[in-house]
Amino acid sequence: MADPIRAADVVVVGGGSSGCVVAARLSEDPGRSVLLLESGPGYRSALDCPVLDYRTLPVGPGSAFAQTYGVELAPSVPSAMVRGHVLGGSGAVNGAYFVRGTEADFRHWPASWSYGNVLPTFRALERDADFDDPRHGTTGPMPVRRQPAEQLSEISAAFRAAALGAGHPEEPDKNGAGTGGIGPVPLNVDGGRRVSTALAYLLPASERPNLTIEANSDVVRILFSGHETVGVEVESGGTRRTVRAGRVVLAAGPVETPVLLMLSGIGPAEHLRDNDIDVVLDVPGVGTGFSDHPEVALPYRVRDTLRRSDTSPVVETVLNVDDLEIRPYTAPFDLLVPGSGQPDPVLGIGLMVTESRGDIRLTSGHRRDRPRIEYRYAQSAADRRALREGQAIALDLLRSRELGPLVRPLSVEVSDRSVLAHLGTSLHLCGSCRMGGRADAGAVVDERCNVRGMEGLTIADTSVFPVVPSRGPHATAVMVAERVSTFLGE
Ligand SMILES: Cc1cc2nc3c(=O)[nH]c(=O)nc-3n(C[C@H](O)[C@H](O)[C@H](O)COP(=O)(O)OP(=O)(O)OC[C@H]3O[C@@H](n4cnc5c(N)ncnc54)[C@H](O)[C@@H]3O)c2cc1C
Repeated sequence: MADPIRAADVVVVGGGSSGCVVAARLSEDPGRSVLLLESGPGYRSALDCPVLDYRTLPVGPGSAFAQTYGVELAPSVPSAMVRGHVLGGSGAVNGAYFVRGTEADFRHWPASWSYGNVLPTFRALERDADFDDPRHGTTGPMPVRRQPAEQLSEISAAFRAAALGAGHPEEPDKNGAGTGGIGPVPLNVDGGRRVSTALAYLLPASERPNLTIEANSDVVRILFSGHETVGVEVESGGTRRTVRAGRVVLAAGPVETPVLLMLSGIGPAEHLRDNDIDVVLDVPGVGTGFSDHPEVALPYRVRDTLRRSDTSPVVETVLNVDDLEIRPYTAPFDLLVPGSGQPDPVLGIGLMVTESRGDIRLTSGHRRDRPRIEYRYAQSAADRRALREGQAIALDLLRSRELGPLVRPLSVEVSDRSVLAHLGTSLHLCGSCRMGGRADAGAVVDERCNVRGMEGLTIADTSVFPVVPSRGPHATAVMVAERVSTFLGE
């Protein structure tokens, strides 16, 4: 085996949804050497990829492709949260729901990220099989398709009929104007496989002589000389080595990116000192003020049996109403996430625009110790009201003329108590190192995603989102990675 590489022009930390895009795009220039370091397992081709089945989420107990974190969703509501830990990252183990952030979402981003400015990138990254119009692309790396109505699982078809019966509008294209309603989920599925950015971007580039991909390689520290980034320290196969780099692009995801920054001396100074870490740069925004989507489950029993289509993904049709997204999962979580211990099917009630903001903090200065993650869900009266409204809408749908004969709700309570009892998270954590202008004291990166106050350090993952979009973040993560790659190539 060749000696592991010890220097590269660019080191990309994390081969997840964003990192695979950045490594592939930056290595298009044959004069630039790129090293991608992924701490999870890898594979050399789609044939070897162990996570192709888009009908399940391979993140249950003992999964080799996920990392689990203990979290606090709300005071006295402990829970667990997972992240993908495999080439392709969370996008390799997710629900394959591939919906863009809406026009309204980008009003919360710096002006250079307005919807008008990001739309060309959304178009260029996709290969939409269903729509060919000025909003859509048909030649990009990421395949997008929707489940045809005749192939829907029985629960999805009945849910759709119930939503239409209740007067909700139809929304045939969730990547369109973002007006809301009931409609099919755009899916990054092709040929019966979940197509992560590892498959769509990275593997096709993997033969380039200037691109090196190392899996099972955990970056433990970023190295600096003063305020200049000079490389990383990486652990693989039980040994540590230093890799020198002109630029480091952090794409370790919204949990590990801020953790790695803090362990390397960039973060809230007092917190770093409390953990015996030498401060390189005091950046209060690192790990501070992240957002995600609280999700309340409404469990139900099926009166007889309901057919799940052979081609049904985890969720294939959703209802967006105001700030809520109601999801009829196509099977009980015990089937979707083997070993999850949740035998009853549920409607998921996601609050897609939320006032809750959480923090990620170290519990020690050691890489092996997991961080403390506090979400502070359902703390504002407005969020609690919205979640209760979601419960009421979902309950009405379960009791409707279309769904009522098929299912029986297991919880009929609409209350704050019931919200907390059934509280979960959509696993859409974003904004733990957010971008913003100079006037924003909580911003970590500038509009080009370079860490303020440091040379040669860029973040390209969902950490930099100013706030979680009102749709799942995966499509937006790919867009951000594409744009950051363009900035770095200029
Ligand atoms: C189970 C699950 C289901 C989801 N379903 C959906 C969905 O259907 N639709 C949707 O829009 N969103 C979904 N999401 C969210 C979405 O997948 C993520 O927001 C997105 O993939 C995040 O991309 P990222 O690049 O920020 O991070 P990730 O894709 O998580 O990538 C981070 C990568 O960095 C690696 N890494 C971490 N630390 C280090 C280190 N120190 N050294 C080297 N490598 C490191 C990790 O192993 C990982 O591969 C889901 C998430 C999960 C976990």
